[in-house]
Amino acid sequence: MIHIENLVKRYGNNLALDHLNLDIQEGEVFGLLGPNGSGKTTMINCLLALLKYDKGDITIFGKPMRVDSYDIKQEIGIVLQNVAVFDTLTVYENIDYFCGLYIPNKTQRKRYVEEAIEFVGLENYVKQRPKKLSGGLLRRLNIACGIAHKPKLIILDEPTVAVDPQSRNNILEGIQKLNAEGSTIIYTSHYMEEVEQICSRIAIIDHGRVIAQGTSEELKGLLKIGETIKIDQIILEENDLALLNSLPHVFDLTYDFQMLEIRCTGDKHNLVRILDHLQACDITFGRVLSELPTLNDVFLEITGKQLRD
Ligand SMILES: Nc1ncnc2c1ncn2[C@@H]1O[C@H](COP(=O)(O)OP(=O)(O)OP(=O)(O)O)[C@@H](O)[C@H]1O
Repeated sequence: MIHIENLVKRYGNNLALDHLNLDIQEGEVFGLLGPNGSGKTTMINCLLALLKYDKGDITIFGKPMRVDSYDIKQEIGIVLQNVAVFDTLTVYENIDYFCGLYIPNKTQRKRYVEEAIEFVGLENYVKQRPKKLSGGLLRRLNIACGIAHKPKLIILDEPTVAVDPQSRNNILEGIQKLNAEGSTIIYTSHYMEEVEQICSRIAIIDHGRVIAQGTSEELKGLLKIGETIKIDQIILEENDLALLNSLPHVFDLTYDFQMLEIRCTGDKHNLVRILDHLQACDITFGRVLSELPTLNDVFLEITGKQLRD
C-alpha cells in the first residue's frame, strides 16, 4: 500500500531522513517508534507531500505521491501532532467542515459526522467550542475531524501526547476499531507500550533511518536477552557472584546496594534454576521479579541508548 525508497530530507546541514526505506501493507496497524527528533514527523510530512524532500520515491496505493495527487489524498485521513481545528466553530461544525472537504452529499455527511462523534465519544460536547474542551477531548475532536470521511489510510502522529488516561484508552481502542473496520493505520509514537499494544508491525527509527522492523515478537527475537531477573535485599560475596554468573543461560549480572540483576538468554527455567541455586547455597533474599524484554531493550541493544529521553 505504501512504498518509500531511499528517502532523504535535509534541513540545512541537518540530515533528518537518511535514505529511509519502508513498506506498509494494506490492513496493518503500522507503528513508527523512535525517540524525539528521530525523523517520524518529517517522514509523515514527506509521505503526505506536505514537505519537499531531497531524494527518494514514495508511492501510495501503487501510484507516485505528489503535491497534486488529489485522488490519493482523498483516501487519506490525517491526525497531526498539533491540534488543527477552528475555534469559532462548535465540535459538530468542525467535524462537519472537515468531512465536507471530501463528502459533498449532505445526508451521507450527516451520518458520517454523527458516527465520528460517537466514535470518539464526544456526544455530550457537540455544541461546545474547542476552547472549552480539555486537552484530551480536544485531541479526540482532532481525531474525529481526521477520520470522519472514512479514509482507506489513516495517519496519526503522536495522538496521545499529553492526554489523560481515559482519553488515551479511548484513542487506542478507537484506532483498533478503525482498523477492524478496514482502514490501514500508521501510528507514530515514542511510547513503546502503546505501539506494542496496538501495532501489528513496527519500524524502529533513529537518526532518520529504519534500524529494525517486524512484529513486536520478531523485534524481541533479535535480542540476546530473554529475561531479566531482579532480586533485592540479597547479600553476596565475590565468589557467590562468580557462581551465579557461571549458571547456564546467564550472560550478564550487576550487583549494587544489595540489589541483584541477572540477564539471561531465553529459556523456560531461568528463574527456577537461579532460586534453586540460591537455596542450595543458603542465601536469603527479598522480592524477586522476572521481566521479559521490551521494545526499549531492542532499541537499547541496537543503539546503546534509551528510547525515552
Ligand atoms: N522545520 C524544521 N526545521 C529544521 N529542522 C527541523 C525541522 N523539523 C524537524 N527538524 C529536525 O529534523 C530532525 C527530525 O525531526 P522530527 O520532528 O521529524 O522528529 P520526530 O521523530 O517526529 O520527533 P518528535 O517525536 O519530537 O516529534 C530533528 O533533528 C529536528 O530537529
